[in-house]
Amino acid sequence: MGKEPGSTKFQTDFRRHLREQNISGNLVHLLCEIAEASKYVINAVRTGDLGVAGTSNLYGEEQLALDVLSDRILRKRLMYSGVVCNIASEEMDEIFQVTSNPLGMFSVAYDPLDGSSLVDVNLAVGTIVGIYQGDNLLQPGRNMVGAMYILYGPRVSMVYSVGKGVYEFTMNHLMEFTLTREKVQMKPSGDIYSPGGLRKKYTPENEAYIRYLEDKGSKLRYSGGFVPDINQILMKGKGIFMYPALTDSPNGKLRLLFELNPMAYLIEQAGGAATNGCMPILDMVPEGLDQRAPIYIGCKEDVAKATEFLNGVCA
Ligand SMILES: O=P(O)(O)OC[C@H]1O[C@](O)(COP(=O)(O)O)[C@@H](O)[C@@H]1O
Ligand SMILES: [Mg+2]
Ligand SMILES: [Mg+2]
Repeated sequence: MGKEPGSTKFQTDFRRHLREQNISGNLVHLLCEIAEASKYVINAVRTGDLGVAGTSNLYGEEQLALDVLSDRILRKRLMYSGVVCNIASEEMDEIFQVTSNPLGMFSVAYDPLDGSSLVDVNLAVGTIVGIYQGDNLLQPGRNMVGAMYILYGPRVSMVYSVGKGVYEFTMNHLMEFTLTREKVQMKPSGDIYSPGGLRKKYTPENEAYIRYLEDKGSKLRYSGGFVPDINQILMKGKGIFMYPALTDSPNGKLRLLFELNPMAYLIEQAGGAATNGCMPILDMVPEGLDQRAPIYIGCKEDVAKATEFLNGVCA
């Protein structure tokens, strides 16, 4: 698919594709609501205020006006979707309860604008979303019923899975998402590496692993945006992204609920793997909304090799 210019498989739109997946009407509705919200987020990214908001999030990080606006766009859409009971966001201090009755409802954890500090230099950013059945957001990511990200790059693309493979949709000139790739699959190993964090703060184990990747001829591909960096690895089907423990932050930087779990779900669905060095990311039991973890994510063999180098030394 996508090899010949202009071929888009009869413009299959997102809603029609979802209806054909034999999933609940509520989940179809929720996924479409998130896709709709992303149209307002991309509009904010393209034309919105680039300044700070004057507030900070639960990690003590300064929020940009775009972080706050994107968060509000997503939250409002989810609140009025009629199918969401609990909402957690990288930009909110606590869980936002829409209704106390979880029957037939979903809970959603999201990072509304990942990589927001890259907007002022015009690099790609994204939205990351994890979806759970019922009201419990503090459960292993493996229990998610779906995950997706939207990538705001030169084109806007959306990648999702509900446990039936990974699909990519691309926004067309009418702002509709049409199917561009189906059943995306990762190769067993690859030659791209995307290493997050300051290298001088790497532990000897991580330093040795990076040297191994360089020696085997892997190419450095790191943009500083989790969504475009993962998207490259997933769509090319090869490589590894890592944000390891650093000497002054044993849990790395990235957040389990808002960033790691949805990406781990998508990569596993495509035949790849994601670990914190000791266990699959998706099996971690979150202790709090703000939990961080080291991550090695991508091709199965490359992730297994990272685990070998770490040899049980992990957070
Ligand atoms: O600059 P570093 O330390 O490599 O960190 C980059 C990582 O941090 C992030 O920007 C964190 O996300 P936020 O922008 O949502 O805080 C990721 O997108 C990216 O992978
Ligand atoms: Mg983020
Ligand atoms: Mg963010």
